[in-house]
Amino acid sequence: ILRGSEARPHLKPYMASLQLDGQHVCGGFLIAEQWVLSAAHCTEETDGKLFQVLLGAHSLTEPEPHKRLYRVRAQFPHPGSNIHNNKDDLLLLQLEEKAELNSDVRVLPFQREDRDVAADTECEVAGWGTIDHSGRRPDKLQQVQRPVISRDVCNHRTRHDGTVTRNMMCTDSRRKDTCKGDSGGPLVCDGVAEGVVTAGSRVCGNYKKPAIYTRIAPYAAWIDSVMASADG
Ligand SMILES: O=C(O)c1[nH]c2ccc(F)cc2c1NC(=O)[C@H]1C[C@@H]1c1ccccc1
Repeated sequence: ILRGSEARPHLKPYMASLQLDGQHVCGGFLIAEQWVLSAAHCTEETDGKLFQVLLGAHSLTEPEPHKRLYRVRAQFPHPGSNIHNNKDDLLLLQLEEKAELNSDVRVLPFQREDRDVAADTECEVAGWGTIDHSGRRPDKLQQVQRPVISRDVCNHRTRHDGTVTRNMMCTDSRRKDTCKGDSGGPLVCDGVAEGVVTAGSRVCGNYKKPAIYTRIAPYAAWIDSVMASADG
């Protein structure tokens, strides 16, 4: 998160850190007791290794009362996701067991109604991604508020030039922005997860390249079917 601020500890109890060998790779969030939603691109350089999921954390390194690392039973990248574009950039992770819910670990509801969030709506995004242009990595969860911009503005020739589909949405990236390592985290508007930070490589903090999120509502049926099929 560029030019954001430290989040109030444990006030975003749905936040997850997807880790490999103890290193944060991407964000994610708890959508059900045994399920985390993130971005498919985050699995690109993991050569088949499964993530571990850190829940209940504010600091990535310090001991905290409800911080716990969960093993992942299975990962389900959306079948339409690919390395060439941001399409269907969603990843479902089934934890090896149900997360223990408490004051620091809680499920975040996601939007099921497929209707665009109005432009200028202020939404919030949080993560342990890079905090400056030298790529510094925070230890504590950061957050930032960003206004939604219309798909038409986001698709302007000088911005993303028509690549933003109906299944995506954008926020203004002038100065304050998401960045590498924030991908997979939720864009929260009025307490509901509306989008997932896309994980395709992108410049951060440049107003010419707004942040792109995968809208969740168009994928509600896919999410429900994967959770139903795998839960048995
Ligand atoms: O965050 C992303 O957009 C993104 N997209 C990817 C695609 C492949 C892939 F193998 C990884 C990623 C990845 N994450 C990262 O590189 C994470 C490792 C870097 C990082 C940044 C800040 C703080 C901690 C760690």
